[in-house]
Amino acid sequence: MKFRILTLFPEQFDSFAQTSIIGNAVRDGHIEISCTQIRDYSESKHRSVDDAPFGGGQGMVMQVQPLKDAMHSEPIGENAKVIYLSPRGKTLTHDKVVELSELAELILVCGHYEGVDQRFIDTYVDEEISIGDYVLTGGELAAMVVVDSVSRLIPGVLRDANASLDESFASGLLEYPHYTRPAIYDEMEVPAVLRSGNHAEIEYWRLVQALEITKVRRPDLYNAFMKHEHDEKTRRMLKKYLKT
Ligand SMILES: NC(=O)c1ccc(NC2CCCC2)nc1
Repeated sequence: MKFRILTLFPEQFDSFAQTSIIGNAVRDGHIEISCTQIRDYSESKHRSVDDAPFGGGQGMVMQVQPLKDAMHSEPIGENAKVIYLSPRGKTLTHDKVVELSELAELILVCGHYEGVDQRFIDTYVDEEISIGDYVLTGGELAAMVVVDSVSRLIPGVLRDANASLDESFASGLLEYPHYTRPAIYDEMEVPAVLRSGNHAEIEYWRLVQALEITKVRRPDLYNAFMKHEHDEKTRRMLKKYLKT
């Protein structure tokens, strides 16, 4: 997967692209992250990329020309999708992340100021995506969220492949609680079942915890999960759970 980031602040991605899981994925060649500095493609003096909004109002708008030329500074792959990060976009979900992870190339356009000229969006952007209902100073943090969540689904990026399946959302439920050593800390003891070695009981305990947490915090996910088909083992555990 190749991520191309169009941004005014490429330096913001330096440590992100070198650190931890993402850094290893880049080093191992599972993903590529290349930033294009939009300002390098400004044709105006003082390398400006924005101008006042037609119709008046406060703030500035990013102009089409620098964005267009930054976009064409590298060939746009066949199986590439151009995404503009903005609060107006459809909110990112696990299903969308799965869909994006199957592409060969993602071009992520990071806006600043009040946004970008609509003619750029109409001509080049395939999809507007939001990471949540709040406003950020620029699209860069949202772009990193897309890169991080999509990269985790690229084969080879996570050591233990089904780790990403156990995670929240992949199973359709919020995650069960996690514990590690020591078994007792500040008089707080790890639930005994987790140290019993009884894998069936442990699996059941984890499912119940996930169901309970999801029922309280995300009843929408809980109801959807209860409507879905499940494998025989899960069905059996659900039957037992619903009897309690
Ligand atoms: N919720 C989001 O995903 C999001 C994305 C971009 C942004 N701000 C950018 C967009 C245009 C100018 C700054 N704010 C919020």
